[in-house]
Amino acid sequence: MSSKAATPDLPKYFQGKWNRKSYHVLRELGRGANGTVYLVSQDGVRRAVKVGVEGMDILMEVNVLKSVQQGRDSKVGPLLCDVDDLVVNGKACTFYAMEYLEGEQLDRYIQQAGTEWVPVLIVQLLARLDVLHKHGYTFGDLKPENIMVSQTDKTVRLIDFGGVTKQGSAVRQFTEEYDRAFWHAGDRKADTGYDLFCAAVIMVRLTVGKELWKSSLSEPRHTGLLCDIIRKSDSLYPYRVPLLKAFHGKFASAGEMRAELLTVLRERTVAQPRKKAPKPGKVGGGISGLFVASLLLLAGTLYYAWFM
Ligand SMILES: Nc1ncnc2c1ncn2[C@@H]1O[C@H](COP(=O)(O)OP(=O)(O)OP(=O)(O)O)[C@@H](O)[C@H]1O
Repeated sequence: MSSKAATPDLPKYFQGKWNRKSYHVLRELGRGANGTVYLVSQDGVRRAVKVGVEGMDILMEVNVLKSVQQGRDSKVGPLLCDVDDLVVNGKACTFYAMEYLEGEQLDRYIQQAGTEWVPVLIVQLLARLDVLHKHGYTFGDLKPENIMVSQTDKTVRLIDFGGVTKQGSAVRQFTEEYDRAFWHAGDRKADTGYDLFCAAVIMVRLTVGKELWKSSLSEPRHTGLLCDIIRKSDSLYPYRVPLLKAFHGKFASAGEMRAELLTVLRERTVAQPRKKAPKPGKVGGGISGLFVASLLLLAGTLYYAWFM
């Protein structure tokens, strides 16, 4: 989406008007509807700074970030570090500095790590959404580009809170590909089901890959197309019940959808290694090896899904 009002480019060095913190601009990270994001250095620490000319839009993002980062909820998005004003080329701007999340966008991460990580990371994503929903917000513009997998601990974090909307209002920003209304599966009212619909479409899209995704779709969009993809995919078929429930708005919360996906994930993680039955004669060592491997795999997967 294009900027509502062009944000002027930040100078190489700048200082906040009220808090007087100094920033060294390293490079631009991206431009969006609400402003521009820069990678900066502040006292030698790398941060991301989002600056915009519409102070209210920036402050709305700040309020959401503040409310979701208390206590154990701190992993929803980047931690907020500073909020301030500055004047660039005579134009008043508002900015906030946040933790710089080093990592990969969800789609790029899956391309590298493999599609078996999709359900694990969607389960984590649903934990983040559950926190956001409990604070009365809908994320809105949920798409792989707005989901980061951090390099250090492989946790999922949301970025770009520009589309976050108070529940009950009309969604502020959306992307057609994941938008419930575009798929003729409901309206654009900000509610829990809106985000869960997006999450389910993301899961399908990431599992089947870009080419198959594009070739399977036709206009007008309807959820029957998604069901066809799921039916034909060995990786998605086991998750058909929670996915269909998400398409039809049958979950009361992200936590509920997460629990159902996790049940299937757990069953599959335990079941998969057993399929590779050892050859006769190697029974003893084979079984104990596979048993240990399946336990390790289960422990690893569930650790990421549950705790991260
Ligand atoms: N905290 C962060 N850490 C690392 N990279 C970030 C961070 N925040 C944003 N980015 C990067 O900056 C880019 C632009 O972010 P931004 O939040 O402005 O998205 P946008 O779609 O351009 O925003 P909007 O349309 O809501 O104004 C993102 O795609 C992401 O790569």
